[in-house]
Amino acid sequence: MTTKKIAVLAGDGIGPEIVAQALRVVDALELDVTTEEALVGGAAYDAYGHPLPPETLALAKVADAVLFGAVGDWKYDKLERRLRPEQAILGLRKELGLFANLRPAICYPELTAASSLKPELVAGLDILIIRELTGDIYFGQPRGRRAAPDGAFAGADEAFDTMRYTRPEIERIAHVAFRAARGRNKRLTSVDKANVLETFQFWKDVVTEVHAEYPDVTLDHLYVDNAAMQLVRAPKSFDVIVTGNMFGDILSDEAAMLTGSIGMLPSASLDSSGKGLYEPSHGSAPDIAGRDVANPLATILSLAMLLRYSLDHADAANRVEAAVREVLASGHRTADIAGSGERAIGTRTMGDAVVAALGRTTGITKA
Ligand SMILES: NC(=O)C1=CN([C@@H]2O[C@H](COP(=O)(O)OP(=O)(O)OC[C@H]3O[C@@H](n4cnc5c(N)ncnc54)[C@H](O)[C@@H]3O)[C@@H](O)[C@H]2O)C=CC1
Ligand SMILES: CC(C)CC(=O)C(=O)O
Ligand SMILES: [Mg+2]
Repeated sequence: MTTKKIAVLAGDGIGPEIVAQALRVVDALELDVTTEEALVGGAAYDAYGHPLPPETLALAKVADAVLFGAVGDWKYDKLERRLRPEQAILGLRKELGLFANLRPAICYPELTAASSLKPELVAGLDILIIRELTGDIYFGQPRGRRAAPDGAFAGADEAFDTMRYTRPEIERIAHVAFRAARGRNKRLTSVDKANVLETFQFWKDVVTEVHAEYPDVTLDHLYVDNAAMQLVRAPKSFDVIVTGNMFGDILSDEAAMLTGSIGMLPSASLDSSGKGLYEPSHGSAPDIAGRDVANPLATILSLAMLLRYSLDHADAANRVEAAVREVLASGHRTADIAGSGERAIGTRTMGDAVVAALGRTTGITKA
């Protein structure tokens, strides 16, 4: 077997702190895997004048998988858009063809009290949000600023973006979602805004057509406003959710709080061949950066997804997930998931706990 390479792009804010803990887990696993780091986001802009330098993109392309921290900081918000740190993650998704973003929202039993919902609403929660990641209004052209060409405010300054999806883009994400649902509880909810937006009437029509190939999966449709409400009313009514780029971005942050914290929500962004980029669902959290308080578990759980989906190391992935469950069961809590009266530990101490627990886990059974 050839040695696999992980490209490590830690990025900005808490990115380097949380990725450092995931790298300690990689070391502790003693796999036949190498890692290579590169700058991305604001850190790359500072060093090279671009958030996604060619060297970083080339490393991401040649590696078997990418482990990503987060990018962004308020100090870059005045840069022209193409130079802003966020363009790095958007560029990587587009350049690597990472159209399928899997965001599992699992409420670990020990964290039911950390959720902002009543424990009975989230106990046992295990839903999967599948977000289309390379289309929609985040990438649609044209976009820009101009003088409004018509309407009541003709001539006034305006800004505009374009929401669009092609049939193949919807079909391929629908297939990913139906296949995922087939491997779980066979229920898929497609979230749209078909009552208002042509793009999402088309989305709904195409998902309904693809459903014909998956008669064993139950499909229903929700408008995104209702979906946002149902997620906090009865989150366990969902199994798999599939939706567009922007709605998935918003709904997955909402779902994070069902699990206790945004610091618990991992993600995998996959192409059609199994190559992937793995990152926590959260951002660079500049408000807590450099203070050793960020929760590294979403990043460590993203590493587990990397091991499972891109490196074919299911046993190692199971070990990492079992170690995370063990540290939670033994009461380790960063500040974001610590209840009143519970002592909060730092980012690095949480990493210590996971590495120690790893020594006690096996990959034989999924805990
Ligand atoms: N994939 C990426 O690189 C992403 C980058 N961003 C960027 O991150 C920057 C900050 O964006 P925000 O909207 O504040 O979102 P954010 O997700 O960075 O932070 C939102 C809130 O959650 C907290 N938080 C986030 N991760 C945490 C963790 N691991 N442990 C404990 N608390 C955590 C933060 O302290 C903050 O209060 C912006 O520049 C934004 O564009 C945002 C989302 C994704
Ligand atoms: C730059 C943003 C689109 C990143 C984000 O919010 C996300 O991927 O969840
Ligand atoms: Mg987001």
